[in-house]
Amino acid sequence: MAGGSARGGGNCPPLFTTEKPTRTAAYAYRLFASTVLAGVLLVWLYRATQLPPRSSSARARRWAWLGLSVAELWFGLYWLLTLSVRWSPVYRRTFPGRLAQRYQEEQLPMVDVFVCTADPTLEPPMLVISTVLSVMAYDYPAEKLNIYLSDDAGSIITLYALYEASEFAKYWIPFCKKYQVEPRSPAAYFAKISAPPDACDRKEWFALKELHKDLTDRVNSVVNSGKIPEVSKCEPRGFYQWSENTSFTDHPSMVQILIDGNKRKATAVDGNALPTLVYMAREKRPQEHHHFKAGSLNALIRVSSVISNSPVIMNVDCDMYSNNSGSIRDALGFFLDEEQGQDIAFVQYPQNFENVVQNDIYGNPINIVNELDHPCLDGWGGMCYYGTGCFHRREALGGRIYSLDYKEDWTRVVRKTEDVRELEGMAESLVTCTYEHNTLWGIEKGVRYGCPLEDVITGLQIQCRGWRSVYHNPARKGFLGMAPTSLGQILVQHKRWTEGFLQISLSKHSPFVLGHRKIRLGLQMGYSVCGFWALNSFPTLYYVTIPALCFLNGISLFPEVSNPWFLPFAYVVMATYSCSLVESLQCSDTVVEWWNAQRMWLFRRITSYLLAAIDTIRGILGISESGFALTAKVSDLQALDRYKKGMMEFGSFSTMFVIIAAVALLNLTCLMFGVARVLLHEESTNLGAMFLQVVLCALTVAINFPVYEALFLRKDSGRLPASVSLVSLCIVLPLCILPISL
Ligand SMILES: O=c1ccn([C@@H]2O[C@H](COP(=O)(O)OP(=O)(O)O[C@H]3O[C@H](CO)[C@@H](O)[C@H](O)[C@H]3O)[C@@H](O)[C@H]2O)c(=O)[nH]1
Ligand SMILES: [Mn+2]
Repeated sequence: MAGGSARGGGNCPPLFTTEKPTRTAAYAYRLFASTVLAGVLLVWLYRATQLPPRSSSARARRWAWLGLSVAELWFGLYWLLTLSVRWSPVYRRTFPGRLAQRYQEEQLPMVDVFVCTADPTLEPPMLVISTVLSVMAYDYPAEKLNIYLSDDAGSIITLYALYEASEFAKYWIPFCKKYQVEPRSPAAYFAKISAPPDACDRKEWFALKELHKDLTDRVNSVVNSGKIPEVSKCEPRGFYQWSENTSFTDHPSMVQILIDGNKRKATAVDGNALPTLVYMAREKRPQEHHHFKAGSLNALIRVSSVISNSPVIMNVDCDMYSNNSGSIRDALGFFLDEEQGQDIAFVQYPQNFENVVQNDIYGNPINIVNELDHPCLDGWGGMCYYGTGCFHRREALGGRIYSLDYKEDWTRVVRKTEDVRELEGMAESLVTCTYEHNTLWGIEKGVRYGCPLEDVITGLQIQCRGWRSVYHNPARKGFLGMAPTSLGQILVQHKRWTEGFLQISLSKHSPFVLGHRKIRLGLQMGYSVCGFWALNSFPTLYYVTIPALCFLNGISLFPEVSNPWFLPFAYVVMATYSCSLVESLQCSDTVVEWWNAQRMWLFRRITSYLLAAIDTIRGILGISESGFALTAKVSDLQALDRYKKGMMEFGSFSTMFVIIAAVALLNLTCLMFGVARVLLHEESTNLGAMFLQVVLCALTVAINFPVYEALFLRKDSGRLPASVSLVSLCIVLPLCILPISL
């Protein structure tokens, strides 16, 4: 590392620094990239100059060739885009010690934390309150901390669980602070640590563990029975507000201040203050669009504006607990730095997953993205907003345009009234269904509506208003979330993201249109790497089907090994794949993880990306509207067991699985019959003539091994169902039997 950012004048040291890789490393990478570029150009040249002539005998070959040329043109262009996320990474480091020296505790800004949940069945209340407790226990003055839970289901069970959490917090928070506990999600802590650490008082530790077990049992029994106990303790007014006919999709707005940090009686067992804790369910009516998570975040922004109105807002998904109690002070290092912090709108932490196992079959660890891609976006001045694990400046999120003369007032406090009931009523009136009608909410204010990637488009919009954002990836992970662990869920999740990205890229909010002259070219390209995920689908599907079919029919599409044109093909493939493997290993992935990630990359391209592209086109034509399919956070025990053993989870019929099975079967058939044909009817040297096609086909077969297993060998309920095999066979057989005329 070299070149920590310089700091002019003043004698106070910076609250954060920015480091870049050494120049040698940067130049070496650029040199390597230019050799690959030369290879890509030669491949293009070969396709353009060696096009088979127009003759009736080689019609099929000519068409297949043209298709490949388009695919290779796209891959080359896309690779150029991806250079932007390798070009100039920056790494940030903060100095919480300096922050503490410079700011007294009472000078620190107030912080609002938003947690979103949407469905008590898919997102179990215990999971939600563990996340809430983890953020309540931040190492930060409790009077300055306000936690808001948005419950889109308006479920009394979630409110009950939160009430229980508020009681448990009175013991948990003092315990965390006394013994510097990490992580501060009680569920994660007691799952990780089975015996009291030396520093802890044994009796106290066991008592707390017991208390947590009671809490879990109580909440889970309420979840199972669906009824909250009739205890007089449950005094919060909200419990009586529920009537028989409130439902997930039809309920009034409810705001409940469970702990009012302002009141001195709200104290923990050690007599210290507790953070404010608020439950919110915005009004929902079947006939009114609620805009999914974006809608609840905007509701939270408004509700918090009358209760605490903190200048800093942090938001997490309900399944992503805080794993580092120092994150708030860390993030403040960016905002409060007198010289470099003025224009920082948000500080995004990476997404890390707690539930993934070593050598995860779905390639879930996104180390490369976290350690290479994001630092590069940051290097261009604009890490994207991810929707979770992000600290925002309220003003920027609210729609303010950055200007040089803007000065933040970090110490402002706004509490409209001291009467809690009145405050709740005031807040409720801000989250009715009709409140946003004819306002700029969802357009210019708050989180944007109408896109399945509300977060990314919101972040881009903020950057286009002149703000900057930074990426912070400290050694102790800031947050740990849950990754889906079944293939279907992952593909559906990726479809939502891909669709969102493509919608952004094709709209007037694309980084090139909205960001024109507002953000740097590198950042525009960086956004487009994900922005154009979807467009990889058609060329990839083409690449894993047509060359295989042509091989089966003896049509050669690539230069022979002895042909000099073979070299650029071989070089581009070898160079890019070795580079990707080395990067993975550098980012502490294993070889198996890399290989699994390659498989997922193929699967996503031919399913999620393909369907996302099709749905986006349908959306543009006005045929369909995109939704938000919630990602499940619980999986059944058998499936979980299979996941741990590295078995892919299929199980049910889906179009996506049909495509995967069809591609796998097609390549297997073409490889077997193609090789047999050459060996039986021709000289085996002819295999050399089609070397690259054989390699492509064989690699596709090799990577699809889990699919064959799920088709033919497995007996468990996660295998590919017979219906999928049948439909895919019906697709593959005609393709393989029909002779393609030479
Ligand atoms: O109508 C809704 C739908 C979702 N959510 C919440 O949104 C969060 C994310 O939903 P999840 O089903 O977990 O989706 P993921 O695919 O895991 O979410 C990723 O992708 C989303 C964008 O597609 C981002 O908003 C998320 O932050 C990011 O983690 C959860 O806390 C939900 O409770 C709501 O509050 N209301
Ligand atoms: Mn999630």
